[in-house]
Amino acid sequence: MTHHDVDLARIEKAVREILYAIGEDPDRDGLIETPARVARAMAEQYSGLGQTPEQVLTKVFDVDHDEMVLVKDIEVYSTCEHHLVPFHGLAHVGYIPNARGQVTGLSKLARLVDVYARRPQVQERMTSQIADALMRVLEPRGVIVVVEAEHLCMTMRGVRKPGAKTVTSAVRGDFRTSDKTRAEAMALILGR
Ligand SMILES: Nc1nc2c(ncn2[C@@H]2O[C@H](COP(=O)(O)OP(=O)(O)OP(=O)(O)O)[C@@H](O)[C@H]2O)c(=O)[nH]1
Ligand SMILES: [Zn+2]
Repeated sequence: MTHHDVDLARIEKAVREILYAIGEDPDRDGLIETPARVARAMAEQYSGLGQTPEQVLTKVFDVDHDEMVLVKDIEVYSTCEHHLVPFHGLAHVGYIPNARGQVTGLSKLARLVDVYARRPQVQERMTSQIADALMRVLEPRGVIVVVEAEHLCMTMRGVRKPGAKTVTSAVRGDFRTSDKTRAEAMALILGR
């Protein structure tokens, strides 16, 4: 997987500044390596910025299956772009292959989620970006993406409502036009 050019030195410098600004001593023992660690962690946390869906949705097989494929309970960690704190939860990604029966590797759906999760995000945009990318690359008859997540900016700070879940969905193609198809997918997603 390609790593985009994160400016590690610049992050280190900024983190040192932040430590000063909160009244810490960035040169004390425990913090001396922190700016470099944070830079490496951020390179990973935001690695999706350097990736495209085409890079991860590589394996496309022709199989004799033109009904729903759903991968549910994909663990997702992202970062709220307003506070740069995590939101995390589950993503469910389903699609109906086109008439040629073109499907992708199951793991690629989880990789696709990460392409958009590993960026500064809002949950709504992440959800629709995953759906639109899948529609574009796989040209399926329809896509459904449901994300349920807890936002740390709502639990550890601010309004402080631990347990509050935000649920977002994006439906395209057959899932949008057919109530029955959408209901079938939702029953599979919610049936735990
Ligand atoms: N729609 C949406 N809002 C989000 C998401 N993540 C965080 N937020 C919200 O973004 C809003 C930012 O509100 P502001 O009033 O600008 O910031 P704030 O003063 O820190 O707000 P509080 O969180 O209410 O303390 C908050 O209501 C957050 O809950 C997201 O993924 N989608
Ligand atoms: Zn936030």
